[in-house]
Amino acid sequence: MAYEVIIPAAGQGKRMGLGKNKLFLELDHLPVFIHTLIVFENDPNCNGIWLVVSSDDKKQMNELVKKYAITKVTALIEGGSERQHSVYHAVKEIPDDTIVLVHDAARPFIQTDQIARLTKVAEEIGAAVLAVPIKDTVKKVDGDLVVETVERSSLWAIQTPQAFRISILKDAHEKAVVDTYIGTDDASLVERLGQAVHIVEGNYDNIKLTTPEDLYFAEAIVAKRRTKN
Ligand SMILES: Nc1ccn([C@@H]2O[C@H](COP(=O)(O)OP(=O)(O)OP(=O)(O)O)[C@@H](O)[C@H]2O)c(=O)n1
Ligand SMILES: C[C@](O)(CO)[C@H](O)COP(=O)(O)O
Repeated sequence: MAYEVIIPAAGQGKRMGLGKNKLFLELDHLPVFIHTLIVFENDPNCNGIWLVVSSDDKKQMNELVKKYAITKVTALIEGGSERQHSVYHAVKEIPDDTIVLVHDAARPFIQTDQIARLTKVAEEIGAAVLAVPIKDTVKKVDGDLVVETVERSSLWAIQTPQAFRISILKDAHEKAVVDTYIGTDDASLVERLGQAVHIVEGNYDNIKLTTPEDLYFAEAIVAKRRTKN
């Protein structure tokens, strides 16, 4: 199933603590966000990449996109103050009658078999997200006191890509603007429409590089995949 992909890359990487965008960090001699873009560049089902960048990073990101010949980048879109705003700036540009994926640039370990399973469900149902079952016990807390232990069997850690019929995603973002609602993922906006969102089980190594500790895991994944190739 052919699709377009929005890659939000306009964050500041504050929790990584580098003083610069974490997406320029090099993993196995390539910037993090280039690893992510290469997956979609090499996927024959990907018809276009919409890269969302901050004004500060635009020149450097554009140079790197050209250096690594990411030819499917359709446009560099100006980011916003929140991830949701960045995504919406791109959503407005996507052609109708398309399946659109939204995938964090900070998740470089996505693989095409997972993308294929996800887009198939989104084509059939309208909305789908990659996710993995939670492994830790989760509790609601008030201050430093436990309020409630949440039943774990129904809890999933939601990842990206998240895949949608573009009409559904456009409606969801437009409603969020009207309601001044900010969600932490795109699926939460789609859920607010009353649209069913399907879970597609992914892999635990589809991590988001957020804090320095994530880099240890990232190096291990790179090493594991290098031995497999
Ligand atoms: N205003 C924003 C915020 C985030 N992102 C992107 O959304 C993805 C997930 O966001 P996150 O991991 O939180 O990245 P940052 O916002 O950069 O991290 P931090 O919150 O630590 O600053 C990243 O690829 C990030 O570049 C974006 O495009 N626009
Ligand atoms: C979209 C996401 O990656 C799903 O897990 C996550 O919500 C992004 O959160 P962030 O704080 O914007 O990184």
